Amino acid sequence: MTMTDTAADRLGSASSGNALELRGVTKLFGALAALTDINLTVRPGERRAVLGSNGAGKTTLFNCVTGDFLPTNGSIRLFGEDVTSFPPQERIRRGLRRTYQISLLFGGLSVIDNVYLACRGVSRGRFSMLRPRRNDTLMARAAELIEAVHMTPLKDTMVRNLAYGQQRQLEIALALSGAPRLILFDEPAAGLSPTERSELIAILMGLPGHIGYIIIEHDMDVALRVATSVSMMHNGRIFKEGSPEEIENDPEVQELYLGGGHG
Ligand SMILES: Nc1ncnc2c1ncn2[C@@H]1O[C@H](COP(=O)(O)OP(=O)(O)OP(=O)(O)O)[C@@H](O)[C@H]1O
Repeated sequence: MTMTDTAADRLGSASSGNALELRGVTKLFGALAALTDINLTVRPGERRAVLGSNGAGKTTLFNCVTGDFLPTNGSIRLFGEDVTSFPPQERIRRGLRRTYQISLLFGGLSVIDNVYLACRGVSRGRFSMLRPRRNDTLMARAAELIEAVHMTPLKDTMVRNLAYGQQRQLEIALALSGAPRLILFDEPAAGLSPTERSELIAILMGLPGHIGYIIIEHDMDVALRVATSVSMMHNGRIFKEGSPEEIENDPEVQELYLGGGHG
């Protein structure tokens, strides 16, 4: 591809105004096709659930979007820019965030210190173990993010003393640090109690409208409440897209997923 082609390509995609565009994304692990010809478009501020049974390819899809995996084929555009070969850090700089199923929190630090460090790391693009002088703007931002995940009364609590569900809420605050425009949530409701799930739904629904997200979630009640659109995956392919209502009432989805004993 020539420089001119690339520039024209980027311009064309930018004018489409999408947060994320996957075109023909395939990911092979040896002979195994974890993803086959995935086409996915997410608009700015859109809230998309990606559902599917175990091994459907959901996590691999996230890993390709974040840059942890390079797709075998296909292209990925983030906010109009072709990021297919960009490393994860370059995608983070463009407003992409991700939460993991495993905790990345510092147990020996308070809630506010964890969020402060995340804000500081994103603002500098690197992380220093030296204790810097506190930056008041970043501290104020950290306090805002703690409020956004309903944890202000716990801001001085040591993370190791938080309940599991509270730690998951805090991970959302970390994902909100910097200026995210698209967040990938990896099973945020896993292991939560019914009360914690209700709290999670309220937090996700209360996020600022310009922040879009994609949520992988086995809990259909959570996924269909917090999403405005749904992609159904099976065997590495997206086989259906629709509104939460359309997906919930779709006979093929019910057969394959809802009634199939998966999840
Ligand atoms: N690093 C890897 N090396 C080899 N195979 C992999 C790798 N990662 C995933 N796979 C395979 O790719 C397929 C899709 O896996 P993936 O983890 O993306 O599914 P999933 O939908 O996220 O499943 P789950 O709901 O169980 O997390 C599976 O067959 C899995 O074994």
